[in-house]
Amino acid sequence: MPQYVLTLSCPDRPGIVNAVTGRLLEHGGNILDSQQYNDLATDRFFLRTVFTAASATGPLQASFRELSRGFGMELSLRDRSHPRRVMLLASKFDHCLADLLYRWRIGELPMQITAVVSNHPRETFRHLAFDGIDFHHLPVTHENKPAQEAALWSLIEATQTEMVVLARYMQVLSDAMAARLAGRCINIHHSFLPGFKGARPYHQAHERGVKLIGATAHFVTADLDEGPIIEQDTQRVGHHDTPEDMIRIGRDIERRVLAQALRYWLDDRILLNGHRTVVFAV
Ligand SMILES: Nc1nc2c(c(=O)[nH]1)N[C@@H](CN(C=O)c1ccc(C(=O)N[C@@H](CCC(=O)O)C(=O)O)cc1)CN2
Repeated sequence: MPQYVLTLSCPDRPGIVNAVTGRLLEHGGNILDSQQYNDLATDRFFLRTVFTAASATGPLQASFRELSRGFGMELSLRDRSHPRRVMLLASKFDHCLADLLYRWRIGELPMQITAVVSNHPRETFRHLAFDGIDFHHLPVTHENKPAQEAALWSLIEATQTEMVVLARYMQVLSDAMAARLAGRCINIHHSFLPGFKGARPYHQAHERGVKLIGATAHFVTADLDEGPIIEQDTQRVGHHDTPEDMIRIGRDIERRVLAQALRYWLDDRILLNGHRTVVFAV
């Protein structure tokens, strides 16, 4: 039986779950998993429900469309057998790109990779197998940035990419590009935000003498390193750790944090809650 995932958020009120489950029952749906959260601070309700049904198109889809209008919902209904279309962007450091490609190759990340894009040439990634995935070299200079971003946007559109992953892509996206990619661009920042924003967080961390370093996966917004946080992790460091040691320790944290964030998104487990996220973890 096909599986579907329903996610929604709306102003909180009594009867939301009843309205959803009643419609599922009416259309032969069977709930496999369901998680909900009520944000008392924003008075907003969040729900993720996985169910089986003969079909979720036609009457059931129409029923949820009518429900979302009545309750003022942001609602998504998706067939879980349809892999999401994801583009991977990287600059010089390839550890996150290599990790995502490996996890995809072994089936851990069920997605269709639409392209790998870099501002560095293919030679930079000569150690990586792209298994027939298109590679696009889009170099960036201060002068050509608008044209480079226009080429990137055309590629995103042409490949019907749903999610852009900045896997250590070290170029700041313009406000216009960040706006176009709102809610569909995830970045891995190599610090435990909000600490040490910017391009050289490990050197900043070393200079500050921290005892923990970390990494943060977040949705990209126009405000650098300020987007809604999806996943974070840390690891202890000591006085003897140099910036180079921190960069080495950080690579592992970045890899696992970015992969986890992408896995959550691929499984419809992330809902935006203003400048924050609700993550229905496993
Ligand atoms: N609009 C946004 N774009 C990007 C974000 C973001 O949050 N919003 N995150 C960055 C990634 N990043 C940190 O995680 C980061 C990347 C680059 C820089 C930076 O200062 N870059 C310099 C150039 C550096 C170089 O060429 O090596 C610049 O763009 O002038 C800071 C933070 C990705 N984009």
